[in-house]
Amino acid sequence: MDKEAVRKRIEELRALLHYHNYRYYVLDQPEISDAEYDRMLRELISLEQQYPEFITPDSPSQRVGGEVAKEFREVAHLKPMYSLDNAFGPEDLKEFDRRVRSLLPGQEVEYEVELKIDGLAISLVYENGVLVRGATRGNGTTGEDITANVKTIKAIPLKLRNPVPLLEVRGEAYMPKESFARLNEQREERGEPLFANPRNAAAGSLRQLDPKVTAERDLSAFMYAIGEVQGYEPKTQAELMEWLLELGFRVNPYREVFNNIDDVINYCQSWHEKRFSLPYVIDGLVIKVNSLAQQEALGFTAKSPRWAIAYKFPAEIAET
Ligand SMILES: NC(=O)c1cnc(N)c2cc(Br)sc12
Repeated sequence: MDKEAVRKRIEELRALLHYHNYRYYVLDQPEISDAEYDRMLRELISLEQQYPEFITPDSPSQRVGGEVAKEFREVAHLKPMYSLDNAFGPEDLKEFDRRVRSLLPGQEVEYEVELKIDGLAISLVYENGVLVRGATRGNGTTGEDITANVKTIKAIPLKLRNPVPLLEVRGEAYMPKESFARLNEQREERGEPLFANPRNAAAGSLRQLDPKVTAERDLSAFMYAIGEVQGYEPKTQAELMEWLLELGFRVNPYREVFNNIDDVINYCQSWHEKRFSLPYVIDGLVIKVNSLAQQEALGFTAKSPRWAIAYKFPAEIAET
């Protein structure tokens, strides 16, 4: 193949590999076998080795970087990452609702309710649709640069399906329960210390200086909020989540909108038992005022949004 033909074939393989990665890791609906995917990836890598000048950071071949970092660089979030106040039962949720409605006199209020994933909060920055940075939450204002490590998470797109000029998106990286059990079995066999829970295992796996270790840890992610954004103005939280899905992000499917706090309470309580059947750990639910204009009007206290609250499950009765 001449150079131009190789360049075209590289572009074609990249588009195919991005698409099939999306089908498998984001939609969980693969269309081809792993063997076929791996064959295409091997062809891409060999063509890029012939012409390294064609390699781009968003190429599927660039998911697992080579070098081991010496330490993590500190980076500033484009917009601070918030933390949530907690509600420990129905009364706290009713108090939250009363406060929201007292600050929005005479207005209809809808709540969007999502699952609270028990992992490690991450923030991703995309420029013109290409992933350029990944960071931990840190103190909310600055975090650790873990770009090389987040690129190994297949549920995180290296390139968006329709690019916007600038997007900072937040979510939770987590380790599925089964991967956690397998990892601890391996560590037990090797006489290594076990991880206490999937959240610690995810945090330990993401804060690895060697991305090849992260790549082996079978991490996944759900995205659920945006920070800085240029080129899009969502009206509601529900619409924002649909938009993230269209861009190619993995978004948790359990999302409901209610127009009264009693339905929110019933929905939260319905998850006390259901959560144990999920393939990942959740430590509650997140209730957000659905209208982004109302979120804007409600604003933030020193550290938390007035327009959102985390409903925490009652402490699990320790298995006797
Ligand atoms: N769905 C959500 O908004 C969500 C899910 N899982 C989490 N661990 C968190 C944390 C914050 Br802060 S929001 C949120």
